[in-house]
Amino acid sequence: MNNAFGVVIVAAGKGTRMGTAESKQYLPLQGKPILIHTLETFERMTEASEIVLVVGAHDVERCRTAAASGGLTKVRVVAGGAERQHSVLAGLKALSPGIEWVLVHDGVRPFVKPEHVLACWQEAMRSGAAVLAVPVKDTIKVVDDSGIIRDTPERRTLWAIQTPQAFRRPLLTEAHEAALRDGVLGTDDAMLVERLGAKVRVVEADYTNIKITTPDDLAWADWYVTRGAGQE
Ligand SMILES: Nc1ccn([C@@H]2O[C@H](COP(=O)(O)OP(=O)(O)OP(=O)(O)O)[C@@H](O)[C@H]2O)c(=O)n1
Ligand SMILES: C[C@](O)(CO)[C@H](O)COP(=O)(O)O
Repeated sequence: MNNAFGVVIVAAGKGTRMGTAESKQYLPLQGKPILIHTLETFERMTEASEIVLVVGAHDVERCRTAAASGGLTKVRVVAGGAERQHSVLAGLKALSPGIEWVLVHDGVRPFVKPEHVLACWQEAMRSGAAVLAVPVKDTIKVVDDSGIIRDTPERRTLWAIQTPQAFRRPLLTEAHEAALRDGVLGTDDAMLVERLGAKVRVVEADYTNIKITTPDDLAWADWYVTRGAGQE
């Protein structure tokens, strides 16, 4: 089916780096949990035919209730795993059999723009796999354990990778099952697909599609939504 995609939103993390008692995906942003902002973006997109929301096992019931009361009719909620990768695989398994294209997105990236989601999916349909990304602005160094710089990679080759990450569904499932079998843990989905030798293309997005990770990200997110920029 080339006129629609399925979405896996991963939100089963503990938010250790945020350091709050409540996991960061449930913290309020302009009166609404961060995760609800993210879900609403995909719920509104006609091209997104279903959304599998992956949360911690103890959060499944409250998220089902929140999705139903918030009118999120495309959302189905399942339990995730210990690592992000395990949560993605749980989400993939829960997608309907007919879904051919899948977009994996972090629940804590609430500012992704629909036009970038579509651009990512369209590039994946052209080439098989695509991820949103932005060119790195700083000079990046490789530093060893004693704090000595060992290398300065050429900056024009460096991109900061975001989500969504879009794949033909069987390719992503194969990549995740192979990683599980081989005991490999990746920090994103593209890494696992790259391991199979498949090409993944980057699609340039914008710097506002941040992953809310630490308290300074939350302060920026509050400022961004307050000035209305998250809603355009
Ligand atoms: N076992 C896990 C770990 C992470 N995630 C999700 O993956 C996304 C990106 O992960 P990250 O920002 O690292 O979230 P946490 O793991 O919650 O944060 P931390 O590493 O600080 O604990 C988040 O939406 C998070 O909820 C998940 O679904 N399942
Ligand atoms: C998938 C990701 O958001 C791409 O930037 C990122 O790699 C997740 O990493 P984390 O270790 O879960 O923060």
